Amino acid sequence: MGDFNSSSMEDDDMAAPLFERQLRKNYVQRAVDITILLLMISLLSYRLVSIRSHGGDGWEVKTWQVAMGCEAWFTFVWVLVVSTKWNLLRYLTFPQRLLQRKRELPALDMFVTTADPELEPPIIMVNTVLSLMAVDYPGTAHKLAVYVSDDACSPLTFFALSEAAKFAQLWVPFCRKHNIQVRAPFRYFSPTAERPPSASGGSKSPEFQQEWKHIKNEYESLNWKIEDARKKPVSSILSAGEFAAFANMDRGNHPPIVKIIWENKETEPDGLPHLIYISREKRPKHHHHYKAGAMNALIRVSGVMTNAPFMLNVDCDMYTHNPQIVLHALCLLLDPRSQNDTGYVQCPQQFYDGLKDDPFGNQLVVLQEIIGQGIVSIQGPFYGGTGCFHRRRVIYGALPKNVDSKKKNARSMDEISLSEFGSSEQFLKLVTRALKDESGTEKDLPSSLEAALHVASSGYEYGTSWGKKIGLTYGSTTEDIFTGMKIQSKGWRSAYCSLDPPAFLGCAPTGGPASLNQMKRWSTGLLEILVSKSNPIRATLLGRLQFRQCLTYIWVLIWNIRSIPELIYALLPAYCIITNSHFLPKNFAGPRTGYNDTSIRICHIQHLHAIGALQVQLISSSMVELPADGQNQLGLCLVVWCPNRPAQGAGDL
Ligand SMILES: O=c1ccn([C@@H]2O[C@H](COP(=O)(O)OP(=O)(O)O[C@H]3O[C@H](CO)[C@@H](O)[C@H](O)[C@H]3O)[C@@H](O)[C@H]2O)c(=O)[nH]1
Ligand SMILES: [Mn+2]
Repeated sequence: MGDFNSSSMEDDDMAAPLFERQLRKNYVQRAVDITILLLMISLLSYRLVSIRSHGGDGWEVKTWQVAMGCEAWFTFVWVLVVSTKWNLLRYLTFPQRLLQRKRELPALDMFVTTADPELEPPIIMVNTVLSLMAVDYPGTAHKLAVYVSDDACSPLTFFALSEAAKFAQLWVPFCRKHNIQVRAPFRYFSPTAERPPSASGGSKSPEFQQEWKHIKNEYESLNWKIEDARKKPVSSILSAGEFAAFANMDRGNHPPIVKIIWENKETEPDGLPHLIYISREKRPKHHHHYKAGAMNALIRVSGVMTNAPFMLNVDCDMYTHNPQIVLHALCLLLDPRSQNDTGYVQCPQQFYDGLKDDPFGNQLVVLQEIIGQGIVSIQGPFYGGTGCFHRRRVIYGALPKNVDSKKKNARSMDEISLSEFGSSEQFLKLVTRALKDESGTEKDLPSSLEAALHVASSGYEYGTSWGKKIGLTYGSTTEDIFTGMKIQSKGWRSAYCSLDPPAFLGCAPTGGPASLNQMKRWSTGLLEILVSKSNPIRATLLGRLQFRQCLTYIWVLIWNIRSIPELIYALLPAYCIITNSHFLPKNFAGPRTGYNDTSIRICHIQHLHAIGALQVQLISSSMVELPADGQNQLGLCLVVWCPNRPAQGAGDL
C-alpha cells in the first residue's frame, strides 16, 4: 500500500485503496517511436559523414548544413516526446469506497474567476457556479463554499450571482432528488445537447415532468433577468445598499468588495454551499498580476472565511459535467499512499461544441491524450489553470513529507516565516492551522468579513512572498504551468483525474484571431518560464524536479521556439529549387538506374514535394498543436525516402 504516516493511520486507512494506477500497453507504439528515432539518428549520421562529399559550391554546403541543423533539432524534440509518452498511465478511482469510510469528508473551497462581463457572459459564469453548487457531496454540502472573483468589479456579475443563488434553491434540490447528470442548466435545458434522463428513472413520471417544466421556466426567467439587466442602469438592478458598494466604480481603481451572497447558516448537511462574491482591490500603482493575482486573493479570502484544506479552481466558462467529480478527486488526495506526496489533482481540459475534426487544434487532443497520459507516469500532470484540486498547505509552500534530504535547498516547512504571508493576524493564525493540515475557522462568515477585506486589498502582498514562494507564481502569462512546476520542484507529485463523463467541460475559441491570440499568449508565457530563474533545468539541478519531468517541461516550454527550425525546413525545398541547389543527395536516382537528366530532376522534385508536404504538416502541427503526429509524419517520410533510393555505396546512408 505504499508509505503510511503512522499517526494518521486509522481503521479506514487499512480499507481497500481509493484508487488504482493502470498502465496502458503500448509496445507497438514504443517500437514505432524507437524506429523513428533510429532513422533520425541514421539520417543525421549520414549528413555528418557526407557533409564534405555533398558540399558542392558554397551555397550547397549551407543548405546541407541548415537541413542537418533542423533535423538535429527535430531529433532532440523527438527524444523529449518519446521520453514523455514512454509509459501511458491512467488512474481508476473508487468514490463508493470513500463514502463507506468512517471519516467525514473534508471541506472544499471552490474558486471561479471572471474578468469581463462582455467577453465572458454572466449567464455562462452563473452556469459554472450552479454546477459547482450542485456537485454530489452526500451529507457534507455545508462544507463546500463557492467563491467568485470578479476582476471587472461589475454590478452585473454581482446581480447575476444574487439571482443565481435564488435559482439554486430550486435547481440544487432538483438535481439531487432526480440524480440529474448534467448540472449546468444551460446544457441540461439545451434542445441540442444530449440529455440523459434523470438517473432515478422517473423522467417520464408526471410529477417529474411538472417539476422539470417549472425549473425550466425559472431558468428562462433567470436568463431573461440577466439579459435585461445588461441594458439597465446599475441603480435599477441593485438594492440601495448593494448599489452603494458598486456606485462609480472604475474597474482598474477601486477598493475591495467581499459579499456573502448565500450562507448555509444552519450548517445543514444537505443545504446549499456558501456563495461569496469578491472583487479584489485594484489601484493603478499596484500590479494586479491578472489571473494569478485574482487566485491569490481568492486563496487568502477563503483562508480567513472557510480555510478548507482543499481548493478547486475553474475558469468561469468551465462547468462541472460530472457531479461526482469532487469524490473522485478526493480519492486521489485522501488515499494514504498519496496524502504525503500528491500536491494536486488535475482534470483534463475538455470542451463542448467544438468544431468537427478540430481544425485549429483548440481541443488540445494530443496534449491531453498522448502527452497528458505520458507525463502522468513521471511526476504527474501540469497544473492546467482550471479543473484542478489543490492542497491548501502545498499552495502555502509546504514540502512533502519524506523529501530527499540531500536536496535541502528548497526551504523546509520549519523555515516558513509567517511574516512572508502578510500582516493580517487572523489570516496568519489560520495559515498556521492550514500548514498543520488542520482546517476550519473559529469565526462565522460575517465576522470574518473585515479580515477578508484586508487580505483582498491591493497593497497586502507588498513585502510578502505571495507570487514568489506562496500561492500562484507571478511572472508568466501561463501562471498555471509555472505554479505546477514550482510545486513539483519541491518534490510533490500530481495526479490525473480523467473521467467519463468528463469532469469539466469548457468553451474553447472556435478559431480565427481569438485562437491565435490565445496561442500567442500561451507560447509567450511558456517562453517566459523557460528564460526565468525558475526554469526546469534549474529546478532539476537544484530542486526536486525529476529528470524526465524536466524533459517534458522543456518540450512544452519550447513550443514557441520549435516553429523556427520548422519554418526554415519548410522553406528549404523552395529555396533549393530557386537557387538550383540541393539539401537531399544530389545523385538521387543515380546514373546506374538508367534515368535521364529530366527524370532525375522530376524524381528530385517529387521527393521535394513529399518533404514539402511533410513540412507543411510540421508547420501546421506547430501552430495547431499536433506535435506528436507531426513528428510521426517525419519518421514515416524518412522510411519512405530511404528505401526508395538506389544504393550508391556504403557511405550513402
Ligand atoms: O486578469 C484576469 C485575466 C483572466 N482572469 C480569468 O482567468 C481565466 C482564464 O482566462 P482566459 O482569458 O479564459 O484564458 P484561457 O487561455 O482560456 O485559459 C487557459 O490558460 C490560462 C493561462 O495559462 C489559464 O489560467 C486558464 O486556467 C486556462 O484555461 C478566466 O476565467 C478569466 O476570467 C482573471 O480572473 N483575471
Ligand atoms: Mn478561457
